[in-house]
Amino acid sequence: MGETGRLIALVPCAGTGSRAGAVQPKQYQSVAGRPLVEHTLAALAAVQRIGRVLVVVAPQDAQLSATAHWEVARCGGTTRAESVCNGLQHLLAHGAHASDWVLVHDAARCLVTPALVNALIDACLPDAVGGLLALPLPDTLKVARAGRAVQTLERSDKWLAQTPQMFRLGPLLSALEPHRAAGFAGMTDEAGAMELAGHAPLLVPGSLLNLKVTWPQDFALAEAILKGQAT
Ligand SMILES: Nc1ccn([C@@H]2O[C@H](COP(=O)(O)OP(=O)(O)OP(=O)(O)O)[C@@H](O)[C@H]2O)c(=O)n1
Ligand SMILES: C[C@](O)(CO)[C@H](O)COP(=O)(O)O
Repeated sequence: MGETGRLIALVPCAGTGSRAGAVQPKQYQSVAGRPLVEHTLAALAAVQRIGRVLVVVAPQDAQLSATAHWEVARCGGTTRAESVCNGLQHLLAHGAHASDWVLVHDAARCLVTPALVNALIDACLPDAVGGLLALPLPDTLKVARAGRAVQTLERSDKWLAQTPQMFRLGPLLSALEPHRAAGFAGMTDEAGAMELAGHAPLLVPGSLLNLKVTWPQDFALAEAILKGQAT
């Protein structure tokens, strides 16, 4: 792809899944017959334009090994942003270029489809900045105090961020790295770092089904959707 930059997927997979209440990190919990992260990686592997997949796991994590379809880097950090930033550094040190496009995708979003990833790529490749899958808010948005609604917010300009989030490696690393000293406080996604660096990422419509397994009940939901997709 030369000047236009290659496409690389970076999968942060070093979380503990504290909200999911499972006995092991949620990305390794069995869902529809295989570890959750393997569904994620199978979807990314089916996107022909992605030439390389790097999974970032925790330093002591021996649960995931490299295959012909993905590499593993044991450089996960204490926050998602640190894991991503370390993964970007790893890529730069191992053959990637600053001009390459990186699609950062949560291991925990195992319901992503090749069609969604391709839609993001199609929208972002011609763009100077890059962007993310996201959804307009389907519900009324409340401000809460002590368990009571105290205000209803205008929601027409609010979107729910999903992943993948697609940016060029160099600008993304430059946007994230300055936040390392502060422990990446408030850096919950790549687009947020790009916004603070003065960019306006493209919002590309995602899907309600591209949920992030976060809470205990999400495992059953993900399993039902995966089984539905298989039929
Ligand atoms: N230090 C971390 C924290 C999170 N992640 C990854 O980032 C993705 C999204 O994060 P989240 O859903 O918050 O995962 P956890 O941090 O594992 O969950 P929790 O916040 O409930 O502990 C997951 O694939 C997770 O493995 C990571 O690579 N490194
Ligand atoms: C990146 C993300 O998936 C966008 O919605 C999300 O922010 C990551 O999860 P967290 O719970 O905010 O860590």
